[in-house]
Amino acid sequence: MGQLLIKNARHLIHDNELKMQDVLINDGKIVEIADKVTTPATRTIDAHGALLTPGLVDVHVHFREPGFAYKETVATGSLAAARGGFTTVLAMPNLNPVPATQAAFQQIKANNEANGRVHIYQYAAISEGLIAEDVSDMAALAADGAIAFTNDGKGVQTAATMLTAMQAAAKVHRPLVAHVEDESLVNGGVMNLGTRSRELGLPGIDPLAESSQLARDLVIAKATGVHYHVAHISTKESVNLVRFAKSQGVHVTAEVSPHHLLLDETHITGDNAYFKMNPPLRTPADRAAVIAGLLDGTIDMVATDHAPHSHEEKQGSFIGAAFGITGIETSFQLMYTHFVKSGIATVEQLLNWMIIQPSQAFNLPGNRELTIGAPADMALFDIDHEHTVTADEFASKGVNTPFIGATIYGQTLLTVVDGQIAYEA
Ligand SMILES: NC(=O)N[C@@H](CC(=O)O)C(=O)O
Ligand SMILES: [Zn+2]
Ligand SMILES: [Zn+2]
Repeated sequence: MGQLLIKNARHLIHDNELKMQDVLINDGKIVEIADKVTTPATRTIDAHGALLTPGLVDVHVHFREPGFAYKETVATGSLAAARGGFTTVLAMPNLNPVPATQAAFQQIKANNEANGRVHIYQYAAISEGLIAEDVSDMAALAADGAIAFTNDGKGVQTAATMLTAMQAAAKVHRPLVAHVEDESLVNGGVMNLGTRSRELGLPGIDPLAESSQLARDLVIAKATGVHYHVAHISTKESVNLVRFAKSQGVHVTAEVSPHHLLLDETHITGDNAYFKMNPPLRTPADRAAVIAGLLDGTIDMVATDHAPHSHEEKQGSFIGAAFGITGIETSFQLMYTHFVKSGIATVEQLLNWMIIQPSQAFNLPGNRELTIGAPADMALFDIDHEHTVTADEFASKGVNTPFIGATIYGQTLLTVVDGQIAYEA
């Protein structure tokens, strides 16, 4: 007897070959995979040839609780994750209170566990308020379960703080994740400094704000031996720096967001804050560089930087609006449509970017392949039918995405976490 039987699902076996089979789940685990499973189950779902994969992993989400529950909660964010096909996410620490102390961290972790419907791992902050020069007690926070350390939302402004942070993170064998942004080069900018910012008459962020701080960090990372992970990489210079650092044996990994792969500043239709995020959409040459970097392995993985905000915070002009766009409910679908369906990449590569690399880099438990005995974390995607994204379909509280109206394939039909249905279309 099984709990859940998924019949006629296509899944990746090897060399990008899909095979139609039945998958039986019991007691939270995959117990049978065969051309025809005859064991009875409490619930049977016919996948009609949809794509079954291990659950997706997103190492960069903002779930906003505590402090900003009006933007998103752990309940809505994790339902949005499940609706995107994600079964594991890593949650950012730009919360109130900031998890730079054990008390704050433990409170946030307990809330994630109580209200999350997917596996949520929590980042702890590098420093108090994401801005202090003194580094948090990483040993204590790691012992409490911090998956890694970051001040995402803010760049670490001094080399001294970054050096201390990297030494401490290396000592407890946790990655140090960097939002690279030198504030002395931001100049009050709201989008990328260049052609489009001049056309729109909006203040621009110098792209050197990202790459110059990244260059500093890579040198310090090499000296300390820390695992250094670059969040939302977005410029050509940054890709070149990571490529060079890897060739020098620096322990560095990098993530890129779907929006930096699919959009650039020429797509910004006007002074519309739905295109406002940090880092900003860059030039077509930068976009080509992040695509090339992902395809050649310089960039290891795709992460959404799911950043929900309220309607009021994203209305009107770039000036004054909040930075950030939602992404967890469209990430796989956009990547499938524009990379796999279009023929640039294979399903195998996509699953590598969205499951295997993130799991390996952050040393996450769970299944990276559909195999017997593996925990039943998985997702089923309809890759055969077209769908148009609408603002009213999201599980997230945030609808702040420039991809409303986009035509995509790969809508999630079903997401299973530890053998339980976390989302069903
Ligand atoms: N990416 C964004 O534009 N915003 C993020 C912060 C961040 O990821 O830096 C947010 O928390 O809203
Ligand atoms: Zn960031
Ligand atoms: Zn972020």
